[in-house]
Amino acid sequence: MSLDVRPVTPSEIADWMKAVRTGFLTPLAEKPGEEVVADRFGDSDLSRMQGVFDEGRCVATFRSFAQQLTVVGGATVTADAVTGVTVSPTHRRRGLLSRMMATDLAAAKERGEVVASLIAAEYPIYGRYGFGPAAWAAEWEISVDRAGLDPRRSGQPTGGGRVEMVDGADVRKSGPEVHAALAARQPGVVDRGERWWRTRTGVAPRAEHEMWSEPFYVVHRAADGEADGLLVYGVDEKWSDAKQPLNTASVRDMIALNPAAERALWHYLCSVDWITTVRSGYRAPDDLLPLLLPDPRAARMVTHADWLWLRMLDVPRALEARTYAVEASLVLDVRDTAGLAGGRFLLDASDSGARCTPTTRSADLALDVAELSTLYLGDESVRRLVDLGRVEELRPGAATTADALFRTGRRPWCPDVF
Ligand SMILES: CC(=O)SCCNC(=O)CCNC(=O)[C@H](O)C(C)(C)COP(=O)(O)OP(=O)(O)OC[C@H]1O[C@@H](n2cnc3c(N)ncnc32)[C@H](O)[C@@H]1OP(=O)(O)O
Repeated sequence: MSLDVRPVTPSEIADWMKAVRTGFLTPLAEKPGEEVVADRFGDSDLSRMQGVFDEGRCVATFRSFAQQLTVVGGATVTADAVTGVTVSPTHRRRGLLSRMMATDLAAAKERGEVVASLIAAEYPIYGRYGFGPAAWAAEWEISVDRAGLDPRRSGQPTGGGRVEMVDGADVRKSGPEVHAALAARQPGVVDRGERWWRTRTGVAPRAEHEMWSEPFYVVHRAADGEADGLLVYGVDEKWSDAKQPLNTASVRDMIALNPAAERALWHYLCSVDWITTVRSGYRAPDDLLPLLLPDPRAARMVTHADWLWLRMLDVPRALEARTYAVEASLVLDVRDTAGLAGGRFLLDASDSGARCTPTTRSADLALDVAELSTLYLGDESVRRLVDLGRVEELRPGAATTADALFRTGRRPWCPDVF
């Protein structure tokens, strides 16, 4: 059987989309129509959309696109964002993913992209390609009755701010600006294009089977009237037999640019009549949420898992793009069996910025590119990786220096799935 691994042509995109849905166990009866295909992929770079064809049938899919990723300090790097990875159950474990990944990463390296990024469906898939989990996510379920909030005050922000219910059109106007302000300060954030805002506010063309339920949209405005927080949530319809409302609010999007807006939006949501349970959506594991409640035990962590995975493609540019908490130097021996990003590098971090250059000096730490990618956004401890045998400490004290350099006071957070 000869398998054709290649970029898709425009006329194959609908088949490719159908194959993605089969791979993700949500099959489609029909191929998506022209309008949906055009809206979804009309401006996509088809050279980055791979398919595997078996006698004309699409049996595997892989796509990447250019993404801006915020790193520590607020700068962005261009990431090769990988998505839509599927291999049909009839063609699994024959190396198709490995072939598509190798093609994509080589092209990304050639284009000069700094890292590759993805949200992994399952933990064991991507480490072998040099990816490491760089930002984790947590979700809480809040039992509103237990939270201890004063229902007379919790929907009313202090400090002159106010909470406003708005509609999808308002969110399409003010959301991108609030998100851009978040992206300028929050490591782990990825950019959202115009289409992102349209689909999340219900106005993108949709195939017939695709359901949309209108959420509630809320913004927080600071005392000067500027929007500094955004909350989008859906609510189910659940009543007890005794006619008591037992509704759950599930957060679809929640961005706050400062702790006052964050407090106001969570307190607002926990004060809506009928809502007895709030699902927070995926937040950074050190999110303020539980501690914003008088009784933090009212917030039960229901998910804590790896979320954003990164794979460095250019170590010097990646390490120079971020800032460091202290002034120090470190020599890193980076192994990369794929031959894309390995080498020995001297990282020199000072107040005026970081320099990272190839060196022949003896190394302080030796590690695989996947471990360096895991450390990149400050979410993992070097000491922990040394204890696990995944980083080699070649000079005593080097792990402590590396932790002082890489770690951050707050954890990175990627609010989006892509
Ligand atoms: C960014 C995203 O889109 S995440 C979504 C990923 N997609 C899914 O999870 C959908 C369901 N799964 C699939 O479609 C496929 O199983 C895939 C895409 C995960 C793997 O595709 P395959 O073509 O089977 O992978 P391939 O044959 O190249 O495997 C390479 C190696 O990875 C291993 N591997 C692949 N998938 C998995 C997995 N889910 N768990 C553990 N190991 C795996 C293989 O065993 C193989 O190991 P080996 O080299 O030691 O023999």
